[in-house]
Amino acid sequence: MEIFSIKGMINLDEKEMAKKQAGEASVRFIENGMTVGLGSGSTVYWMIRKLSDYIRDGMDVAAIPSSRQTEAWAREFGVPLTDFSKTQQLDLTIDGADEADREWNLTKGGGGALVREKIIASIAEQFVVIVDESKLVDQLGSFPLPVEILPFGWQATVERMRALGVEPVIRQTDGEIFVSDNGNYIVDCDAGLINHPDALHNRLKQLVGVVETGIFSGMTNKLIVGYPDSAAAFPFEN
Ligand SMILES: O=C(CO)[C@H](O)[C@H](O)COP(=O)(O)O
Repeated sequence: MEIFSIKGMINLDEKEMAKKQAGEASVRFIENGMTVGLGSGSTVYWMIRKLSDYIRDGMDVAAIPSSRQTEAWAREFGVPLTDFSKTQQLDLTIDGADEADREWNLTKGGGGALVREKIIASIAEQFVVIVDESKLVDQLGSFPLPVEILPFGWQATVERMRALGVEPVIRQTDGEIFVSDNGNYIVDCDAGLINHPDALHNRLKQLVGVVETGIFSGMTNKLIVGYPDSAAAFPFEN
């Protein structure tokens, strides 16, 4: 049953309430004057909405969005944008995830924005990850790993991925191959439970045609977990 409506803002289901809690809780880490990376996805949506309240109250920030959708939300809610010609470093990036393991390694890319998300995470002094509690796992791998690949020769790239032992499926929407904001394709890989996220990332990344994988390993500085009526930030602060 579809009971979540971003436009209508009514009848949020429990998962969406947890996303809202996590997204909104993350905004307290944004300080006046910061440059901020804006991730992508529905949890980030709530962060952007909350950030717009702070901006209306006089907070001065400049943000780089990681997707066209995020850029559209930032414009809609009046979050000032900047770009890489003006800054190549960010104070903070806030983003969602599809899975987060006990060591805060992530699977990302469910929305197809993993390359830009990894760029803005990698240049941020602090990478804050916002997830509802359903995203917490012991080991990555239940969510198929998104990998962005070049369209040229994609069938060959997919076969070489398969030879590495993953089960790759080209992402499609309404029967058409999904195209990322970068003009590339996404392959969703069933790799079983992932024992060594770094090693899997390295093996996939060395294939010609692979642009980036959705494994974000060792990047997370803070993890904010949302529950329907609260959020907890880790590491705990006094
Ligand atoms: O990696 C992402 C998009 O590429 C998102 O951060 C991830 O899919 C989580 O999305 P949501 O907050 O909607 O659950």
